[in-house]
Amino acid sequence: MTTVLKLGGSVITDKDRAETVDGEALDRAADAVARAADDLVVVHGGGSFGHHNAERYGVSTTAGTHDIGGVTEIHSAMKALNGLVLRRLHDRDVPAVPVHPLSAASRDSSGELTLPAGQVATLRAEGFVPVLHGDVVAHAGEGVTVLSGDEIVTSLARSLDADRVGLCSTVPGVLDEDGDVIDRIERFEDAAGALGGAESTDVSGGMAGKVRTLLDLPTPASVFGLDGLSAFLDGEAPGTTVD
Ligand SMILES: Nc1ncnc2c1ncn2[C@@H]1O[C@H](COP(=O)(O)OP(=O)(O)OP(=O)(O)O)[C@@H](O)[C@H]1O
Ligand SMILES: C=C(C)CCOP(=O)(O)O
Repeated sequence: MTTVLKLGGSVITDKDRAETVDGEALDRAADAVARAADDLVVVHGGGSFGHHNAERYGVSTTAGTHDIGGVTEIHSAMKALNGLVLRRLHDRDVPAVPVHPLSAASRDSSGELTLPAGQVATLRAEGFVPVLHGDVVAHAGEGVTVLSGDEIVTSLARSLDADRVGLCSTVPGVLDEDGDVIDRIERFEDAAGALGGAESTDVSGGMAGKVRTLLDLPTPASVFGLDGLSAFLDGEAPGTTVD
């Protein structure tokens, strides 16, 4: 049983303070991962790491940079957060191994991502827990662009033929217009009202982007908050199921 779990950057970091983890949240997430029975591949986002560096250099998922200072700064920030995540997992005897997407992934000139996953699959098969992170990646004609944790999750879910996909975010699920958790989303229209409408162009981030890309996956995915993480790792479907 392979599970791909994303720990949202906004969950594990303090979004109001640059390059600061939310220690309590990260401890709770690490505790839950340490108790998980399934084979796990973990991906984390940036939160207060990486995003402001990317903004400073004008780098997004589509607009790139050739500035070596920018490449280094964004990648280093994400590696720093990855190191802090690894440390909390190692403290709990989770055999977590870092996998840095910049060293392996690329986009072609149309933006299509290639993320080799042989090393991830082999590490997992050998009993390790690979831990990937949002990063910058080589992008034909652009230099490097941002690769979000969400894109990594959807790419790995396909290439590893994952059985389960979970996104742990700051919200208990995808919320409807009254702020209640939507149990199940089978079409974008099921949540369009609360996500800004079907014509929304936000495909790279935020909840609308997540729902759109999760709907394209062959595997059902769960979106839940930190309170739902243990239940998800126990095989339940907390929060919203996007199917
Ligand atoms: N209808 C909605 N239901 C739930 N959340 C929504 C909705 N519309 C917008 N959001 C926002 O989407 C956010 C989650 O997206 P975000 O990209 O911050 O997630 P993340 O994966 O936790 O973090 P990161 O992208 O930094 O890794 C929520 O905090 C919420 O503010
Ligand atoms: C380098 C960056 C900014 C990656 C961010 O990953 P995300 O938080 O999952 O969007």
